[in-house]
Amino acid sequence: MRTPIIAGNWKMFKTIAEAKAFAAEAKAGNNTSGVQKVICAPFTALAALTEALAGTDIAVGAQNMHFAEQGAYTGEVSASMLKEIGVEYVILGHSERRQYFNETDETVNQKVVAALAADLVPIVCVGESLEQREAGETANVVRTQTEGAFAGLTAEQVAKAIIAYEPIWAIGTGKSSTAEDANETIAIIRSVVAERFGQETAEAVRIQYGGSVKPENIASYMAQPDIDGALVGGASLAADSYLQLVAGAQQQ
Ligand SMILES: O=C(CO)COP(=O)(O)O
Repeated sequence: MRTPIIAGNWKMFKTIAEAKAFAAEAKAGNNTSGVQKVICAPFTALAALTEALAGTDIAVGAQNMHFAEQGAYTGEVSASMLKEIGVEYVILGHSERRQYFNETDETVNQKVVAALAADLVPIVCVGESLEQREAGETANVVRTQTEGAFAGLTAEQVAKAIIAYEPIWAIGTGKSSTAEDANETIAIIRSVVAERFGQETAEAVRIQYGGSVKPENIASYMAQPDIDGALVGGASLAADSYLQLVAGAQQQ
């Protein structure tokens, strides 16, 4: 049995004060067990958030990092810097980073290697655009992205990672994928992991769905056999909504 994981991706939202207010509310209402909880916040709020959530089962994640350990990379942050302030997860290869910041399968791969070396859990995002879906390329796109992200890794390393399948057309649009369609693509991703890293790894790796997930639809995704949780943008910004998502993931 894979433990479900609900990760919030705050994107470029929340000041330190707002993050602390969320943490206080989430701590007070956090009474769900059996679900892994992660909040991925902007860099500036990470230290305050790890401090505010210390002693709880809500972990903190970043939304990006550089692959080098240190160096002349103005504006960048390394895995060990995140680790030092108590961060445990890092989102890598989100479609917004691929689209606006030139993230490629190669840089995602370098970042996955660096994250694992620093003992951070990478949440690796894959997913097709509307154009690619309509052209029937979904399976090829997620295959290439998955193979690219994990190139050169061992089965043991891959088993530690989380994959998030986020169809780009479903992100922030209110147009979520049907649970059945999401499960079908996630099953393809799992079969790619099986081909490359073996059946045992494919059965161990957690694969989330992301794209307009809300408290009202979380249960339908969690009811699918291959969906192990969700990576949630908008509906993770309010503590009560985030906790409802977590509760929805526990029901199954
Ligand atoms: O991009 C996402 C999470 O990484 C999804 O965002 P929404 O949940 O706001 O659609």
